[in-house]
Amino acid sequence: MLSLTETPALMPPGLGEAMDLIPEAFLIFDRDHRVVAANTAAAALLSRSREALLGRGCQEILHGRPGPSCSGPERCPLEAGHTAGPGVLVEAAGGARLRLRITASPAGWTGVFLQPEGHAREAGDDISLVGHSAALRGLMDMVERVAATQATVLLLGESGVGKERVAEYLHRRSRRAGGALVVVDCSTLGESLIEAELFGYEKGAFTGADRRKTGLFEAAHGGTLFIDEVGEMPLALQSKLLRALETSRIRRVGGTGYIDVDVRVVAATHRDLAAMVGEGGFRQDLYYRLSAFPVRIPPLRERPEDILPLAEHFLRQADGGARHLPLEGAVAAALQGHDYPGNVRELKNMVTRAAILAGDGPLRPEHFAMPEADGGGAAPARRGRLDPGRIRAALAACDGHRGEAARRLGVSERTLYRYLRRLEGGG
Ligand SMILES: Nc1ncnc2c1ncn2[C@@H]1O[C@H](COP(=O)(O)OP(=O)(O)OP(=O)(O)O)[C@@H](O)[C@H]1O
Repeated sequence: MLSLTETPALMPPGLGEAMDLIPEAFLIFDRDHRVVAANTAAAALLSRSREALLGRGCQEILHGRPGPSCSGPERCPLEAGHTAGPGVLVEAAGGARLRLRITASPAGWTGVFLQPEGHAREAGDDISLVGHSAALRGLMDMVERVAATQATVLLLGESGVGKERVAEYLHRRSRRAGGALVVVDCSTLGESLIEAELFGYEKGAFTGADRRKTGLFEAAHGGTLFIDEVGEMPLALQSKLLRALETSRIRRVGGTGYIDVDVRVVAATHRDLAAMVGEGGFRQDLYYRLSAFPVRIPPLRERPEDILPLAEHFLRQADGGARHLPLEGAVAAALQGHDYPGNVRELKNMVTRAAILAGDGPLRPEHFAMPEADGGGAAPARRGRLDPGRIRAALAACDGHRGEAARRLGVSERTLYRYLRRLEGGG
């Protein structure tokens, strides 16, 4: 045990707030492994107030056991001082799995970065942005910078370019990473449903509202709300969204009081919002508010250097696909010869399908040919953009089954649904 004289001096007041400059969850422990400072991200991650963390021992905070500091048989990771590489995995209070990166300082303080591990992510996927084109590197740099702020971000890009993926990347690199990432897609919900989903409702607000429902804004409290296809949001709701963004307060449908929400909004669209403003289809004030920080995600055809790294990444994800790596020769050429109207999603579908077709044999260029494009020919045909003719042909080829038609077209079912809505609306 250390004597009082060996305990480092008290941390200066306000240090916890200053630590908010660090976007990751960060704690400082003293020699007795008690918390002397915590930033807001750490408090959010550990679901306690900053004050409630101060003075608590590592035993309680990092190892999920009652008691002041480590006395058990295991060596405390804080003893080890510096960690290299991926850090140490611990099971903290409430069963949360946390990855710790530890930086010891000579004065006796130990700094610990905390990262949540293993929730709400795709299996085996680390939500990195795969690719090494200059365009993608520039994009990642921009996202890293904006992630550290609270700014509303607008992601612009064609269908399947990775808007949702970038939103998740941004969330995970923000100080909200410990909170939820809540996704809402305006293109698949009708007007009344979007409102009920986003803002929730009180019991009796409308016929069928037989109980109170919490909205997605509330569900994203302390985290990020990703509003996909914000251009499809009806005008009446746009003003409600603007109000929520400006006041950080929402009102449930049928409710009288306001509820404070601490939510960062990331919106996305494949539409030209400025043109929509000109045509009266999108509110100008909301457009300005959302486009405070626009980020364009270039289509895959503008960054062909990313095709092979992405294809290899998807092969690694595909069952047994990794044995086809590295991609070279005719297979690599076939992949690079496509124009990918469905962008990264199309590439992913194509590669996953090819790995299945190859079975136990080697991967060949013809495995990348989609059935409706070439009827089984030797090389993948270059395909055009999604147009009504191609969509109708694909739907006809699979008896109107939308999921199957979307797969054939190399787009998501959501995207196909959107195109159909536009076609039906004559737009
Ligand atoms: N850079 C990337 N690295 C790894 N995977 C990616 C990358 N970009 C996209 N993906 C993957 O490609 C698929 C399509 O991406 P995503 O759903 O994010 O696109 P989107 O632009 O949101 O599409 P939509 O407009 O249809 O909503 C997803 O499975 C996603 O994980």
